[in-house]
Amino acid sequence: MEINQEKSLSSLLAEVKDAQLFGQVDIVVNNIILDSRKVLPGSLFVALRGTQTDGHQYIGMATELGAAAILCEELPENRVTGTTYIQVPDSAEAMGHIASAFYGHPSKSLTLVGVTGTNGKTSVATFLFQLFRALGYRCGLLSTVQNQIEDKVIAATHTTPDSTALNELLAQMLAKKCSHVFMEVSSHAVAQHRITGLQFAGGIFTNITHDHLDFHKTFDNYIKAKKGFFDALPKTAFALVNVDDRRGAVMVQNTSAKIETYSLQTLATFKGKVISDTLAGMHMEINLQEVWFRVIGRFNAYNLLSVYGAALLLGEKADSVLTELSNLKSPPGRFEQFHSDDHVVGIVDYAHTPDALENVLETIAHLRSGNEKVITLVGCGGNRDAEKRPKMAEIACKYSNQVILTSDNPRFEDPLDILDQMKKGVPPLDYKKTKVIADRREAIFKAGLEAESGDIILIAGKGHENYQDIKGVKHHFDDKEVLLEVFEKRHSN
Ligand SMILES: CC(=O)N[C@H]1[C@@H](OP(=O)(O)OP(=O)(O)OC[C@H]2O[C@@H](n3ccc(=O)[nH]c3=O)[C@H](O)[C@@H]2O)O[C@H](CO)[C@@H](O)[C@@H]1O[C@H](C)C(=O)N[C@@H](C)C(=O)N[C@H](CCC(=O)O)C(=O)O
Ligand SMILES: Nc1ncnc2c1ncn2[C@@H]1O[C@H](COP(=O)(O)OP(=O)(O)OP(=O)(O)O)[C@@H](O)[C@H]1O
Ligand SMILES: N[C@H](CCC[C@H](N)C(=O)O)C(=O)O
Ligand SMILES: [Mg+2]
Repeated sequence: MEINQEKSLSSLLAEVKDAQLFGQVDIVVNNIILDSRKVLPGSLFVALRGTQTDGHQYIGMATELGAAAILCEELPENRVTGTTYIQVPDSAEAMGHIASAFYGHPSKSLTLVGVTGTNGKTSVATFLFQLFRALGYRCGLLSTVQNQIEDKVIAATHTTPDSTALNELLAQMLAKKCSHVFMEVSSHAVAQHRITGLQFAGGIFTNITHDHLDFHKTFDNYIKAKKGFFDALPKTAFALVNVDDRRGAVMVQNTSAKIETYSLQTLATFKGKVISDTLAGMHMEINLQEVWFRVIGRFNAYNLLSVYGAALLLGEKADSVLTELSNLKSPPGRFEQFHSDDHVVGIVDYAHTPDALENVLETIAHLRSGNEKVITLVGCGGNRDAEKRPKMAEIACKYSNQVILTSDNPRFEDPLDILDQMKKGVPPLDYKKTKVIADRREAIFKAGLEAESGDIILIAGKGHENYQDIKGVKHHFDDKEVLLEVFEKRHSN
């Protein structure tokens, strides 16, 4: 179905506040474009102030390429006759409303649930997607790993796409008769108004710890960004928060939504308890009902509990929800286990924050017998929050018998600089057990060949990613592939 169509400009501006128009309003636009280089005749070009450059600089290019209208915060000195200029206080915010109107407000016809928090968004959104499909609904998913409309997979470029791409995807989901959509809401998305104009049926808060300070600058700003999602929820929605996180209460301080809670530690609407957790599965009690899950790890107990809570808040029955939930598997690259023929365990996990790494290593510490070695391989991304680098190395050392610091998407930084910053977190007593091997393939080979039967190798940070981002080029690289290759080599040796 062709969703992209012409829309009258005036119909798109209905929900945009404080817009001043210069030029004809009685025109049509045929798409919404943020990048001047992609403008086509009839486009509405949105000038956004970015982190690298200012879209206002490219208004001239957009009009030359035939833009019918320009949405901007500041009018250009030379306006072109025949082009309509819409001046607004915040282009990104206005674009949210315009994109939603352009695609016919798809979120209003869907049950849309957003998940925010530092860790667990992909896991919770994916579990909800799988659960509701198993319960018989047609569903859509927007996640870091991939977007999905029922079985159809659409590659994801961001955790949360920009408002135009997002509304286009929602419109496609609606056209494919989806009733429920589960999506991740990143802090960047809230700060940049990627979700403005959407109507949510519910919001879930997982947790908040150190991340993305490169973008938000302070932890307070980071908290405010996440809170912004709950502040904007309507009173028809639910706001489901993890009250074991000390920022849980703050998140919903100013929301109009119906506040509901989940916890493993205190009284809450949805109360869980981990009875046992092994490599084979997790035994939990949820609101006094006992249940076995295939998914393991205490951090996943939180994820499953929030999914259970959201499903009940959406009107599902406890028994059928627990039955279907118990069958679910973790998304790719989330505590994904591999076993060599001689019983070395390899775990590929997307832990790329100090908190996630600590959770995963605590889970391993809890599951291990104590006689085997835990070998942790970890790196930190380039052009991202540098504060987490020494912290992640320190956590790796605290829980492991051997540590290999390696590269993870160096982007435009020198991998050796990143590794030097990580090394600062290694306590002197742990120097001996820590190696630095910048080449990630070599690092996985080293760990995989030196491990002995029973040992556990954690390969952290890249999870499902199938590339190594070096100077803007994504080279194919897949932790699982390399791990399986080395396991095969052990077998043939
Ligand atoms: C830091 C950040 O969020 N960046 C996003 C942002 O880019 P930017 O602010 O740097 O844009 P810019 O390069 O300064 O350009 C400003 C404007 O001028 C326009 N421009 C630029 C050049 C030109 O010739 N013509 C033109 O019109 C650009 O299209 C843009 O609209 O807006 C772009 C368009 O929407 C995004 O693609 C880009 O995501 C980049 C690729 C990115 O890496 N984002 C990451 C940090 C991100 O968003 N991550 C979150 C969270 C991840 C998680 O924790 O799960 C996510 O949701 O994915
Ligand atoms: N509820 C949780 N609490 C803490 N850590 C978690 C939780 N769930 C998952 N993790 C850890 O965090 C990693 C990332 O999980 P997931 O992909 O679900 O998070 P995310 O919030 O989507 O991350 P991103 O910000 O990259 O989108 C997992 O591989 C696991 O190590
Ligand atoms: N959504 C996160 C993912 C980080 C994954 C890690 N492999 C890295 O590249 O730092 C980000 O873009 O910051
Ligand atoms: Mg994610």
